[in-house]
Formats: sequence, C-alpha cells, structure tokens
Amino acid sequence: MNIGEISYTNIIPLYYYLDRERLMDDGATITSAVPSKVNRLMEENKVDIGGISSFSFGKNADRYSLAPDLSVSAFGKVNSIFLFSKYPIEELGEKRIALTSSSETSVALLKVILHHFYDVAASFQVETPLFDQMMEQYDACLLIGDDAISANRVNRRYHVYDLGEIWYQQTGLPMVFAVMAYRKIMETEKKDLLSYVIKSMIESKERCQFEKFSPVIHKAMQEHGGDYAFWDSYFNGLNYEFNGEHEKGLNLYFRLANECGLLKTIPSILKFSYT
Ligand SMILES: C=C(O[C@@H]1C=C(C(=O)O)C=C[C@H]1O)C(=O)O
Repeated sequence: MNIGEISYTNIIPLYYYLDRERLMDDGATITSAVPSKVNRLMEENKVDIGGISSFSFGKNADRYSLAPDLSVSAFGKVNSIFLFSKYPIEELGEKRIALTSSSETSVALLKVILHHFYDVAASFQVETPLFDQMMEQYDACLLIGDDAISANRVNRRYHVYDLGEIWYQQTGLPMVFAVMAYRKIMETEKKDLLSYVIKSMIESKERCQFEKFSPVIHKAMQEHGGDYAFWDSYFNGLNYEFNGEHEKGLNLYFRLANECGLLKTIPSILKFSYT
C-alpha cells in the first residue's frame, strides 16, 4: 500500500504520529509531494490512500471513498490560500491570473468565487508557484500552502484575498480543502492495513490537538521560520474534522463547481463505506 502525504505544513497533524517503522514492516510506503502530484498519483493507482485535494475527490468519487473524521478545512480564514492582486478583486474582469500548479481545490475555488460571488470573468494560466515571476507577468496570482505563507510574509504591494475567508463570508459553511481518501478497492485488497492507517491518522490528529500542536509548531518553525505565535494561530485556524457541516460545505462547493463547468457531475459522496 502506498500512502500519499501532502508536503505542506497544514496537513502535518494527520501524519505526525504515524508509526512509520511499523508501516514499513507491514509493507506500506509513503510518498510525499504537493497536492496536485498526490492527486495524480492516486488517479494513476500509484497511491492507495492519502490526503488529496477535495476537488480531486469530487472528480473520482465513483472509485474513491472518504476516510472518516479527517480533512484540512477552515471556517473562515485559512491563512495559506491567497489571491495576490494588483487590482481589487471586483476589478479582475478580463485580467490575467496565474494559478499555482500545486493545487486543484483552490484553483477551482477561485474560479467559483470569481464567477458566482463577483461575476468576474478573468483569464487563467497554470504556472510554477514562484511569486515574483508570477506577479511580473500577470495581474494576479493564486498561491497555496507554504508558498502562500512565504509570499504573504514579504508582500507589501498587492491586495491579498484569503479564499477560505471569502467562502465562509458568502456561504456560512466551512471550506474543505483536502480530504483523506482511499481507492475503494483497498477495502477488499488491504482491509486490515487500511483500517490501521486510518485509525492511526485519527489518533495522530487527536494527539496533536491535545498537545495544542506544540511539537508540530516547533517543526514548522525549524523548517520555515516564523515565530511560535504565528504557527500557533495558523494551526488553530485550521480544522481537521469531517462532520455534517463539512459535508454541506463540500456539497455546495461541488455544486457550484459543476455550475461553472469545472466538474462534469455533482458527485454523490460522503457515504463512508469504512467505519
Ligand atoms: C490549507 C491548504 O489546503 C491545501 C489545498 C489544496 C488544494 O488547493 O488543492 C490541497 C490540499 C490542502 O493541503 C493549503 O495548502 O494552504
């Protein structure tokens, strides 16, 4: 079984306390990459379970299932998914926007937000997430994860919009950026290991929450700089659950993405076949 791990700080709590040695002994491997790559590996059957973009789950809901009680979500500001813009968001009609190649959820979310909430038709181009280059060549750019955090630290020039905040203001629902999904076939092929992995991720999350994210905050400080208070507020602003509110938020996101032509069908999802 190959486990996909998103290489961004925001998802660390779900993986932090995994017993990697035991997983290796049980024949599991872990592949770490940016969300768009984990999504692709799972589509190609090279990853069997992993944190993936919720949008990618929506595209593949016929052959994926959701692991219970796990997500990367926000009820409001997410603090790492930003649109940086030379113009106020209302004025982005006919402007050119660079989109990070690392994301699927936020790329579709930006299109949903501009179309449904601002009635703005911009043009989009996917680019490597390099802030300065993107802003040299475009009117605005979308960055996520650690790239967005670094860019926001240095930015003094551009308007900054937090997509989690806009979504929450407009809908009153949480935005689910990543889900923990697995290929349905794992339920028959690797049932025991699948149960163990999901249980371990839930335990890892709960232990991080119990410790108020302290060890994870130190890890983030070492890897990315920034002080304790910054990362403390970052992790506390994220939400790692998946309950009825998340399900409502995700269903609305899928419906609006379908109305924009981004999703062919509205996936009927969220029936956990694993318990
Ligand atoms: C909160 C975040 O959520 C991420 C956003 C994703 C996306 O846009 O596809 C995918 C996985 C999440 O880890 C972030 O990266 O800042």
